Amino acid sequence: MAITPGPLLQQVNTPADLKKIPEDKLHEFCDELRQYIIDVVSVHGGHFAASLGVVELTTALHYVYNTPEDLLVWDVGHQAYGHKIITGRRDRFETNRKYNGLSGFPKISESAYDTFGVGHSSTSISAALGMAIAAKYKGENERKVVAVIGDGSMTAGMAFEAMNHAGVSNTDMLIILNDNGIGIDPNVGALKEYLTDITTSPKYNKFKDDVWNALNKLPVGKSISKSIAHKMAEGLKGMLNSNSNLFESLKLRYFGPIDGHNITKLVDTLKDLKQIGGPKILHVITTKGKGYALAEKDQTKWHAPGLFDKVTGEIIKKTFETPQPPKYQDVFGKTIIELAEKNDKIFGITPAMPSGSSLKYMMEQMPHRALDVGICEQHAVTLSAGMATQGLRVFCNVYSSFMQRAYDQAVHDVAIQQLPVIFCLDRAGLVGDDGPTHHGCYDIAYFRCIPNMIVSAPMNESELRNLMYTAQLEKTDHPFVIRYPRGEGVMPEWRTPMEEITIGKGRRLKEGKDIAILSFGHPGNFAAAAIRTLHQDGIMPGHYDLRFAKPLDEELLHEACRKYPKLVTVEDGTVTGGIGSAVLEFMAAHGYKNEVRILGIPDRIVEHGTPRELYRECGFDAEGIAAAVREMVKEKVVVTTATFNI
Ligand SMILES: Cc1ncc(C[n+]2csc(CCOP(=O)(O)OP(=O)(O)O)c2C)c(N)n1
Ligand SMILES: CC(=O)[C@@H](O)[C@H](O)COP(=O)(O)O
Ligand SMILES: [Mg+2]
Repeated sequence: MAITPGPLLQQVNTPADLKKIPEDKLHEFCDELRQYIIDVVSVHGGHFAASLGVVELTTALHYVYNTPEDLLVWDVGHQAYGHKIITGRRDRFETNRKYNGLSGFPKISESAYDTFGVGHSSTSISAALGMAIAAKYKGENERKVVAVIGDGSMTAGMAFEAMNHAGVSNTDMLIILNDNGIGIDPNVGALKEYLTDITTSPKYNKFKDDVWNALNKLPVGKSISKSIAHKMAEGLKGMLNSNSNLFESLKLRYFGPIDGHNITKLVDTLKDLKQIGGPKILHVITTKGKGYALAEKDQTKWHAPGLFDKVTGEIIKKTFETPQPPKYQDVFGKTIIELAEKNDKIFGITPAMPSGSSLKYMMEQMPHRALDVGICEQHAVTLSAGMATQGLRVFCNVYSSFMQRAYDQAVHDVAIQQLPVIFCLDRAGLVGDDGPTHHGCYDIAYFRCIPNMIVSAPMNESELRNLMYTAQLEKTDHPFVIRYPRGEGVMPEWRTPMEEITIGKGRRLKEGKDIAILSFGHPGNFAAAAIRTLHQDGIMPGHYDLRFAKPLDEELLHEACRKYPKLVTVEDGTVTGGIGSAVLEFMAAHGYKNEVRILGIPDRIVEHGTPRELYRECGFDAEGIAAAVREMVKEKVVVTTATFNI
């Protein structure tokens, strides 16, 4: 049964409807919007606390600005649920992040109100500035452009590159800094401290109060005139010593900080700022999780809590009678500690994902040897490279899709100098409901082509541990990539003794006849499940776990090519440039003419859904692999009732 919104929200399908609500009723509207987000996310899942924190800001923006003619750009977009609900998507909001449903992030193809597709952080200022420059060029003088960026996302180099440009751009744009004092995990770094300082400093607060007192002296109900606004802006500038304010130093007019949950103040402020030209920044203070007490208290847990009972706050977890396999990231998080206890050169680095990557365990236990450096993947990689020059063994753990940001650093700062940085690429493959911005599809292809790199993928927990063990050995003198997917592996008893793996050596898992499956990483388990079913139909594929995309196990490939006329490769990366391509390159180099089918992520954007739905769509789940094998051996398809147990 569809979730019923409150009476005011029921009347609002578009920002035009919102504008019909009297200003003194907006706080009621905000309460209803917040409640609706709680109601829907508790039963359908998704990002939670961030959207609750910007309910008032979202409402005020659509109330004051003329969207979609005025352009609103959200950073990351995990906080844009209120925006989606207000902009014509309430009736589909219960499909959020589901297969064929709404995207969990703003997406140009989904709505005219989504001016820019997001998911990765810190792009909003650049994109908004691009739009503002285009508007100016086209003479669209009435068009306003607003970027909304969080304090965590503001720490990335990209945001600073954009502000550096915006400050001298002479464009009319507003940056809203949504400062809730946290990212997914507690924010780190000097910017965080700076923002705390300017928020709590008596000097700033006096300044702020003076400004608002001045505003309040204006005749009630009248918006300020351009000349007053201009004077005020000049006044504000004068009151601030520009050198003492980071943003003013970058030539952005700085306003705030203001209370981001006071809808009246937000509306008034935005109305005023609309009249002030030039590049400017409004510092808004909000509480992540606002309005849901548990989320306010434990903001990391409630960033994206999964399904929960909205009354008790109990997070709903599946229960099992038998021990379940751990998540790969937990195996990483616990294994790095085990290794670091024996090797004092080991360090762990994460760019802003200590909980997601499970490096948090090491950060708690060995705080001087495990660092969160904030949202700055490029810095994380070059920092690791610098540490490696001094003999440290750094496990730089970056989600596969976020590593795309640091490609040049991986090439220029690590590979060319042959520094033995260990890249643990978490969330490799299809991540599921975060969708295309977060799928880790490309890393096999983009790392495989770099000289000096070792590129590996474990098929299970024990393999992950062995690869981590091998990577940190003194004699391993190359950059070493270990990629593994989001979620559980396959081994409930995962704490196996660690042993060295010979670099570039795969494994023969099963002898067969006529056809062999060559898998890379976790999808090897799908292949194993397919083989179990195929056996019931009398088809006996061989199975190799390649383990390394670089260097390839040529001995093993010679064996497979000689023994099996037909080969199927399986990977959870792009078929273009991935391990299947590597096998074809090997075959071409050695004159093999085997029939080959490459299964993996096709050469198109794969949307969101559960991993299982997406594996199926891409044709490399167990059924897909079995079907491909059957087709290749030209057996009549025998439909079995076997279930695939992976
Ligand atoms: C390039 C990149 N790195 C990491 C992430 C993961 N991530 C998503 S939201 C987030 C925290 C963002 O903090 P902030 O901008 O303050 O937003 P808040 O959640 O507090 O609203 C992080 C680290 C990402 N989306 N993109
Ligand atoms: C918005 C964002 O980038 C993160 O919140 C991301 O969704 C986290 O993904 P995991 O749940 O896989 O850690
Ligand atoms: Mg934040």
